[in-house]
Amino acid sequence: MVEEFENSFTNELFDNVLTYLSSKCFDSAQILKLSKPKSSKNLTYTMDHDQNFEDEFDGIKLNWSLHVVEKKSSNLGYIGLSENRYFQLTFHRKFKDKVHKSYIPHVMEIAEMMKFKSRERKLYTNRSTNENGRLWSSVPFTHPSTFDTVAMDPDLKNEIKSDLMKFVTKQEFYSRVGRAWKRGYLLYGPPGTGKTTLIAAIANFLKFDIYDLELTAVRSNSQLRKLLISTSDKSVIIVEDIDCSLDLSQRKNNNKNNEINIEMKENYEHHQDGADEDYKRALESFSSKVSLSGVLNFVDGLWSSCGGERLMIFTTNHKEKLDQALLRPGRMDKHIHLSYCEISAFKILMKNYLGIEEHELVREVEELLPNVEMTPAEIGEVFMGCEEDSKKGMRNVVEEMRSRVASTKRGSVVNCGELEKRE
Ligand SMILES: Nc1ncnc2c1ncn2[C@@H]1O[C@H](COP(=O)(O)OP(=O)(O)OP(=O)(O)O)[C@@H](O)[C@H]1O
Repeated sequence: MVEEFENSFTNELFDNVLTYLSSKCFDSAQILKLSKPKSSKNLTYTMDHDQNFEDEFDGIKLNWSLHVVEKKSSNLGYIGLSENRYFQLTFHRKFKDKVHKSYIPHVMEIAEMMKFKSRERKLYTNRSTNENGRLWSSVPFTHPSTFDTVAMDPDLKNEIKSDLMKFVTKQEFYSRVGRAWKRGYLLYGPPGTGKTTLIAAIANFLKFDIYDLELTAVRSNSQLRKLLISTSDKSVIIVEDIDCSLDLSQRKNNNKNNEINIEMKENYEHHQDGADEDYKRALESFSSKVSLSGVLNFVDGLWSSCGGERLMIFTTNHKEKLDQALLRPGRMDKHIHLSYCEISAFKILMKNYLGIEEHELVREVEELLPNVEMTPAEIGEVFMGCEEDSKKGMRNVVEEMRSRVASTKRGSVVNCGELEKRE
């Protein structure tokens, strides 16, 4: 005895079933046709008319089939033929309730998840002024960084991955304990240690869009709030170099800052050629009307809880410059220190750039690394161009490290000499 479930599928539901079945192709021996419609860049799955597709859910055997019926239609007196496509789902009658209440929602959930994962992701910015009045403009996000390519301590990497997984799968927990479904990370460490690279890997891991917030381009706290509420769910909002973007070391702009502001503005008259970009940026930060309290509210105020899951990531080279209020849990829940290269990170770079996992010089590298402050960016630069010649890559990196150690030693001798002279 079977129950047949036919539905006048809307296009979206029809697509969802097809997407779901295509996901099943991977773990069953069944095949759907892969085709590329003229109008689309993407490959899509299609099913042949009257083809069957077996599925199993919680011990229930189900059968999907696609049917096409031709219908006569008349339009302005002309009679034509149109196609009506529908899926038929066949299963044992006794499972009717379970299929309707659990299986169909399961199919839709899997399909939505697959569509979410395969969509083109976006990198948004508020930097460029937008003629359409939009707060964010975007480009496709295609950064290739993944957790496999980021050179960092494997334990820290796993800790971050499991923290992210807990975050995205615990919506119910967040609502039970009365917390907004968001999480804040602070990435800190010297330039070139992989803060931006890690952000890209996180966004790729979660399949989230990125909103790159440039605070110096925000005119007021209320504009900051507007920017926040126009971000979408499942996104990473990043503020890079937070210490350079605003004067966040003090809660209130005191008189001293105002004096500096005026003085900088006066000096700026002499820098109008734009040659001194750093100076211009610093001035913009003083002129920005976004206050620390605006940023604190942005991260953990009532408005920050609107919508679905959001990850906020701030980066800085100088954690010590940041106000404690910004660093507290609830705002920055996890502080991640990225530092100079250690041997585990070095081995990842060696594998990624040179394609090797072991080398006779690794032992020497291990001895040299604690005595040189080399960032993953610098090591990557030495390895560049040596993909075809791993020996050369290793020789170059060891030479570079040796010369740094030697110059550090020379430096300390000179300093001692200077001290002696002064005495
Ligand atoms: N941990 C790392 N793993 C892999 N590549 C890295 C890492 N750190 C740096 N790199 C390489 O160095 C370049 C610069 O790194 P990145 O921009 O991520 O550093 P950063 O810490 O954000 O620097 P800054 O503080 O100046 O913004 C990257 O393009 C990447 O190729």
